[in-house]
Amino acid sequence: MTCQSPIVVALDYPTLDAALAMAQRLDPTLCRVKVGKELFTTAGPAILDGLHKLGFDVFLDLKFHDIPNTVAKAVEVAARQGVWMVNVHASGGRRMMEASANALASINDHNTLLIAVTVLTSMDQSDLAEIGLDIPPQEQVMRLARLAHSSGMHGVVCSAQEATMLSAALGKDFVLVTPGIRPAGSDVGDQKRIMTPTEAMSAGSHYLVMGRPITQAAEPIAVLETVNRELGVQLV
Ligand SMILES: O=c1ccn([C@@H]2O[C@H](COP(=O)(O)O)[C@@H](O)[C@H]2O)c(=O)[nH]1
Repeated sequence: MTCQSPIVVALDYPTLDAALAMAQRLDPTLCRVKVGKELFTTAGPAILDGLHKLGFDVFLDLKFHDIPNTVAKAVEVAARQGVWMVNVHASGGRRMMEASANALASINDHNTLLIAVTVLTSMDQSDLAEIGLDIPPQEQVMRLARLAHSSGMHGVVCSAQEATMLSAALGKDFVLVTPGIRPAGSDVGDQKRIMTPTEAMSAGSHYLVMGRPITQAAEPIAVLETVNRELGVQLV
């Protein structure tokens, strides 16, 4: 059954067993899941098989950034493993993104979404200034999102704070995946550009990435149900 919820739970765990134990406490009709660098480095492709067997759509969040050939091959291998979504860094440039999009298009029957990271949600203007970009994050996000759009990406990773601006400029079908989601009152941690789930959806986000507010809760499924209910998602 297709998941109706926009929530993607970040399974940031140090072992395959810990990640699968959390996944078993969730429900594939109430969320998708995300495998990032920590989990994939420890568990490898076996974690993708395990999560697929449990019925989850999987976002492989490895944020590829390398020369065009290397990234295109990595994207192709990810798609062949049946992931629902995979990503690259938009700052890798047009040729890298176009090569990735072409690699994906060359696979028969693929329907993997290919998106590009703009500016990490953990960064604000002072962080950008330190890497030589003394401009507001929104300006850099817009520049990279336009580049991603014209390079054949299905969408971008950005903060929900930029969602309204991006859907006005690039259209409502351009997929906006937004981490840095924090229900009111929850711990912000290392995130800088945040929004609540309801604000993010109103701003035009398509998918909300939530890690610690769900995985570190005493009852992760209760948080998931509450947020879905607040967003008006039909609970089966
Ligand atoms: O700009 C970005 C890109 C990716 N992430 C990832 O999303 C989750 C967020 O987890 P929380 O615990 O909800 O902060 C995490 O896996 C990041 O690697 C991001 O936060 N920002």
